[in-house]
Formats: sequence, C-alpha cells, structure tokens
Amino acid sequence: MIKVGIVGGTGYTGVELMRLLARHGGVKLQAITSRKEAGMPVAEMYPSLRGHVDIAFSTPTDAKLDECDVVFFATPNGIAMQEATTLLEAGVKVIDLAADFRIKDVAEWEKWYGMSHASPGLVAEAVYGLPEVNRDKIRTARLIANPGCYPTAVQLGFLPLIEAGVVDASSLIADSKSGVSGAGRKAEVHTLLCEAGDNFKAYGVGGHRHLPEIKQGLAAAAQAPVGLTFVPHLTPMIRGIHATLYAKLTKDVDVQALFEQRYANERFVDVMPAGSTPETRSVRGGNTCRIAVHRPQGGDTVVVLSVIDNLVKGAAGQAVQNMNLLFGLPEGQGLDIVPLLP
Ligand SMILES: NC(=O)C1=CN([C@@H]2O[C@H](COP(=O)(O)OP(=O)(O)OC[C@H]3O[C@@H](n4cnc5c(N)ncnc54)[C@H](OP(=O)(O)O)[C@@H]3O)[C@@H](O)[C@H]2O)C=CC1
Ligand SMILES: CC(=O)N[C@@H](CCC(=O)OP(=O)(O)O)C(=O)O
Repeated sequence: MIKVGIVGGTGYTGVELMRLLARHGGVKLQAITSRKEAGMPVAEMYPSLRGHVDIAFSTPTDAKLDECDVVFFATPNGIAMQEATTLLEAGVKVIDLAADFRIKDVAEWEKWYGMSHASPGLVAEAVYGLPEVNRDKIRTARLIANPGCYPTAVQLGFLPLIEAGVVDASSLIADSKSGVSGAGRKAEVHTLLCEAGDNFKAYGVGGHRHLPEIKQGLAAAAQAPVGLTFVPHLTPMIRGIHATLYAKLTKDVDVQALFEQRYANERFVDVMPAGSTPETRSVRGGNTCRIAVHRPQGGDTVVVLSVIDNLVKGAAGQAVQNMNLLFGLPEGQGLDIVPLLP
C-alpha cells in the first residue's frame, strides 16, 4: 500500500482527493492536514466520507508527512515550494496541485504570482503533470507540478492542431468558462450565491496567471513561441470547465481524424463524433476530458470544444493519474468513474 499524505485536506481539491483515494485500492491515507480543523475527524466535517475515511485532520507539523511515500499539496500557491525540499530529501514524492512548479521561467512565475520563489532550484527538476504529453517523464519523477484546470482543458484541446503544425499558432483564442468551485472553498464575496448565481462574467481579460502556463505548454508542442488570447469566465455552476478554442487552419486537413489519431490511446481523452457538442455535465465527477472538433461551414477556422471537471481532470483526478504513473500502478486505477447525470 502506498502511504499518502494530503496537505490542505479541508479544501475542495483536498476532499476530492479523499473521495478518489478512498476507492483506489492501492493506497493508505496516512495523514490529512488542516490548520483550522486539526483534531476533527475527516468524516465529521465531510459526512460523504463516513465509512471511507476514518482518520482526523492533523496540523501540518503533527502530520509526520516524511513517513509517507507521496504527499499531495492541495494548498494555495506558495506553500509547496516551502516544504518540498525537506520531503524530497526524506525520499517522499511530491505532487503539487498549486502552481509553484509549473512555470519553468522563475522570473516569469514571480511576476504572475506576485511572490518570490522559495525553491527556484527545484523548478527545473519538476515534471509538468500532463500525462498525455509527459507520461514517460512523470514515471521517473520525484516532483510533479500538477497542471491548472483551465490549462488542462485548453492544452488538450489545442495540442493535436499545434503538434501537427496545421494552424497559425500566433493567433490562438481560448474562450473558457469555469464553475465556481474553481475558486476554492475559502470565503470570498465574488463566489457568494447572490454574486455568482444567475450571473455570467468574464474576468482576467487583461491577463490571467494561467496564460503563461498554457503558452509554455503549447510553445513546447509548437517548438516556437505561440500567441494566445485567453479569456476566463465565471459561470453559475458548481463544477466544470468549458473551453471554446479557435484557430486558423494553415493546411486543409481532416481535423476529426487528426484528433481521433492523437488521442486513440488516451483513456482520459474522449474525442466525440463529428458534429457533437460536449456538455460539462457529461464529465462531472469523472476524469475525462471530452472534446469535439468543428470546421463551421467548412471554412478555415477550426473550433474545438473541450470540457473537464475542474476538480477531477483539472486537479485531483489528474493528480491521482500522476501518482499512479509515479508508482508504476495502472494509470487509471481509482479513476474508473462514470460521471454523475443529471
Ligand atoms: N479548485 C479547483 O478547481 C482547482 C484548484 N487548483 C489549485 O489547488 C490548490 C487547492 O485548491 P482548492 O482545494 O480549491 O483550495 P481551497 O481554498 O478550497 O483549500 C485550500 C486548503 O489549503 C489549506 N491551507 C491554506 N493555507 C495553508 C497553509 N499556509 N499551510 C497549509 N495548508 C494551508 C486549507 O486548510 P486550512 O486553512 O484548514 O489549513 C485548505 O484545506 C490551489 O493552489 C488551487 O489553485 C488547481 C486546479 C483546480
Ligand atoms: C473560477 C476560478 O476562480 N478559477 C480560478 C482558477 C482555478 C485554480 O485553481 O487555479 P490554479 O489551477 O492555478 O491552481 C481562477 O481563475 O483563479
């Protein structure tokens, strides 16, 4: 059994990790931290986990994380970078669900995240945990930078076109919408029901911190810099990301065949039949990224529709997928979930 620790167990990605790991079969939840709820049984705070998780939250200092085989950081940005070195030196693998190790250019990371990096020396070693791109590197890594939610949906949607070199990579557009759980469980005015319910708005139009992350991944695929306009929106749903992606074709290709070939062996990317429109509810609670590709009126604009559950393929599910790869387990273990409908 792999001994697992979770730092930040009271948040939405933390409780989602527990939901997935409780039915995984190959792990033992050894320690789950909370500063505010230390001492409280996990299942008392989250009755959905009654009968599945029988330990209590402990403080990060009491948690004996160095006795784990792997520690997930389901914490705000800036926490894992302070703790990772000690854990790695103790032989513990680290999966950071936050952004501390995602951007290879440390100065660029510091600019977007507004803080100094505490472990710049680890950034080069960290492997960006998008299995559909970096599977072999993930298998041998010690430190995983789990991708952001928007970056997962947007990169998986653009990658077949960029890798094949069939679009103008200087003028990509990603029009993306997220459910409110993407903002986490902390209390904030903009996520109150009366603010976010029955409402729809763009934010971060002038620049969102996921922009450099997406551009880094797409530039690696293009082997050249890319130009991207990325506009996120907050939608009045709890879970889900819907990314509508636009690119200009530079070659007349069968885009449906291109996507089907690229993802033929990818268990967690589903390319729908031509003409389909994926819905966020078709992936709710599951680890699948569901994609449809269109060429409206047969023109040279390709439109990709990409949906994920932000808490699963966009966070905790992808983190479990990465853990499975790190420990040589079947990649889909614990992730064979049929989404919840309606
Ligand atoms: N929500 C989403 O859809 C996605 C989130 N992410 C990223 O995952 C991370 C977690 O997100 P989410 O679960 O939504 O966040 P939440 O705000 O819901 O939870 C954050 C957790 O971190 C703990 N925490 C906060 N500060 C510290 C600290 N200084 N030291 C230790 N623990 C701390 C909190 O518990 P306590 O205060 O009790 O210690 C809480 O359990 C974030 O970095 C987020 O950006 C990534 C992709 C998608
Ligand atoms: C709806 C909402 O607020 N979403 C968050 C992004 C989700 C997230 O958790 O950011 P990381 O992936 O970088 O960790 C935001 O836009 O800030």
